[in-house]
Amino acid sequence: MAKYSVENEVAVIAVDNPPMNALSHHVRKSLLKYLKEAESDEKVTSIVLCGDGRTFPVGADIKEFHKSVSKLGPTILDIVDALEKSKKPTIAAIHGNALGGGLEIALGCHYRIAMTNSKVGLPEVKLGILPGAGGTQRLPRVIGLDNAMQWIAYGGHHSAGIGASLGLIDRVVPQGGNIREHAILFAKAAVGKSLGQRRLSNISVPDAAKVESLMAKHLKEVSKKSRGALAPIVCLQVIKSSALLSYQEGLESERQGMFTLLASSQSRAQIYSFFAERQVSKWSVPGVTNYQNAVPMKVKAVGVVGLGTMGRGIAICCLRAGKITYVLEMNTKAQTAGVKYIRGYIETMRKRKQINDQQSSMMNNALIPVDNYNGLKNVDLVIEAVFESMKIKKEIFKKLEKVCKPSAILASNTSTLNIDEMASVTKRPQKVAGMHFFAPAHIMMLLENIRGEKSSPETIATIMDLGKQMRKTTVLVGNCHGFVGNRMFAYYTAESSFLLEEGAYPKQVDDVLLDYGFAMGRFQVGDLSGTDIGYKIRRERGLTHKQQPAGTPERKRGDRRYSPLDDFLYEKGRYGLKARKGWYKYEGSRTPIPDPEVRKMIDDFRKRHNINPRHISPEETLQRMIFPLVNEGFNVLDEGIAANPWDIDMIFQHGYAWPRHTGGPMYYAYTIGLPQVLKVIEERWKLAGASEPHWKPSKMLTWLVEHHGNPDINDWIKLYKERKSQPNSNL
Ligand SMILES: CCCCCCCCCCCCC[C@H](O)CC(=O)SCCNC(=O)CCNC(=O)[C@H](O)C(C)(C)COP(=O)(O)OP(=O)(O)OC[C@H]1O[C@@H](n2cnc3c(N)ncnc32)[C@H](O)[C@@H]1OP(=O)(O)O
Repeated sequence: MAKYSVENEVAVIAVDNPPMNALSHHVRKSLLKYLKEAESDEKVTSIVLCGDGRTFPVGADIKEFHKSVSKLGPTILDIVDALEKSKKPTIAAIHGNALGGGLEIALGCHYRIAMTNSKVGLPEVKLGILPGAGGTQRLPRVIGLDNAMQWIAYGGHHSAGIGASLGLIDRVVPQGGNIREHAILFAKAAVGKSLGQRRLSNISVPDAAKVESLMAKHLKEVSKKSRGALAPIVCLQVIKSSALLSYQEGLESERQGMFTLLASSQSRAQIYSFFAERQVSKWSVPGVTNYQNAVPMKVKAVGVVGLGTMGRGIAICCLRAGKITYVLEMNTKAQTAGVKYIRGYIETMRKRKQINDQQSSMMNNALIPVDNYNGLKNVDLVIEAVFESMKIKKEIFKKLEKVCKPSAILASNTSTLNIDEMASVTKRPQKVAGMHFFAPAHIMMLLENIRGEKSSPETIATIMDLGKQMRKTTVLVGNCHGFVGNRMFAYYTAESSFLLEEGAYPKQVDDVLLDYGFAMGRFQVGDLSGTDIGYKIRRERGLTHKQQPAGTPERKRGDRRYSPLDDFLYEKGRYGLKARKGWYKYEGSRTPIPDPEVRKMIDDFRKRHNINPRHISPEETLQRMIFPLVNEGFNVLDEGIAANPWDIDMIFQHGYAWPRHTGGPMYYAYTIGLPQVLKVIEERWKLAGASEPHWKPSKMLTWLVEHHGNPDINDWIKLYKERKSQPNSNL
């Protein structure tokens, strides 16, 4: 709804639709009604539009998209038109955020004033759509084509100050000012002034002459940054119309672009992702606890054990979250290097203005290097981040148990190992949990939190809360080898090596993944993270080629298919980018170049095993890489390791850079259709057999297809668990 009042001849229309003042259908109706009322009231000389509560409207109501209500009039464009056509000056008074349709209605106003700490932007592209209420045509007219392309194709939020410097905001109201009062005074002063040039649809785009070169520049950039995504490209094409066509024609091009994008599976996937990101914080352990009833412990001081790559990144996350951070590293050289790195990173953040001088000195003061376990006696929570070895981790947990205060939570940053086994060496298993950060921890957005069998509600609530304070997408999962992400991802990696054995080469596989939308292919990623990492993990599990007793078939471990190609690569000293050679070679840059030596290694391997290489189509490559991972995703859901399909999808988007416009592996499977996915998995299972158990069709997937075909992804858990809980369900 909206609220209407008249103060000193100024009509004030305040959108009132908590929490974000989204422009839902009922709001649009009420806005237009009050606009008409203000327009026809002779006592009103000007009109202020603002938001009640937290913010100016942040855009269309995203829940309405892909539903018939979004088409119900009045549209946001009707409101924008009414504001612009008004004979009385209209002023947008912005506080909080004016985003998407919110900024579009502000662009319909003749003037815009904004609180200094408010943000403006057109982030529709992140939802796989475009600004559909004239934003693609008005923004370039006011801030220029180059800036508008930048704003709209990337969807960033910008400060009111930046907006003012570009002419979008007419006045910035300093901190502490009352935006409503300022707007009323501004509105009074605007009465009687000509509105002609204030109507943005009347003016032309200032840098229209540069349209072709700007288009080429931005197209190149978006194709690199958002590979495979449709929306940024359509956004640019539609913005281009603002320079070449009349306003009305440009609007038609916007309308067509919106139709195209709304009809695409990408917009559905991105809107799903928007809500999924928010949904994961509403965690629940059925029958035990959930985000609403568990109370987190207050964490003031954190300990980080180990100052390798992971420990450093984790320490930065803790410092940024305002924690006193004790970093324990017993090796003096490693400690000096680690602390130097952290302080250097704090300085970089300061120079980049991500933090101010005061925050920088607070972070530096809060960093406390220690070289023995006693140094951790005062912390509220410890995150162990040492090498992936159960033996070493257990030793560390025993020491932590002795020195840390009884209330302290002991967490491990393990990426695969059993949390309960670590908990078993302590006297406080209820205070043990996993906090799996992704490298580099201070950059990657994901935190996969693992609840142990005995983790208490308070422990779970605390690690979830800490993730939130670190501003990470924090997902709660259950305990098993590899948890959700690495357990599923193992099959993606395994299949990629099987593909090499059968006929593909690294670039061929990577190209398919790049076309799908990944920023990097599996082998490029392997080189970037270092082929030694996987090798050491396999060695820890006794799997590597060199650890096998004589006579062990090269391509088997136990009764399972195994590809030793990754081991051979490592044993040749091809450790990846850092060694300038891995799956590719690197000659003076980070550009991967296919290397004949790798090709020969693969060819020799095939010859030794009498494998007749065959052509593997891009379609088969993609299915072989992604479907086993999806199949395992259903097993993970069936076992309750992940609570919801969107938990898995967020893990992959934020931890493994899964292309957002596909939604994630589970949403992608839903887009393809579960029956089609199952068909491919079943065919592959027949072909591969028991030595490749990752192709064994998941019970949950099979049941869903047999009973419901391709049910809505939101219903998967409900349908399956209902059936599973029935006696004699056989599930
Ligand atoms: C043209 C021909 C086609 C014909 C048919 C179709 C007609 C289509 C008409 C087109 C008109 C287009 C209009 C416009 O161009 C399109 C848009 O405006 S799309 C929306 C753009 N805006 C955004 O993307 C902003 C989204 N919100 C945010 O980014 C953040 O919420 C925030 C504003 C930065 C604040 O962040 P936080 O403080 O962290 O808060 P939360 O994110 O947790 O949000 C709290 C709560 O609010 C819900 N919510 C937020 N924004 C919206 C929204 N726009 N609509 C609905 N709900 C929203 C969010 O989900 C949270 O809910 P909760 O989890 O608490 O339930």
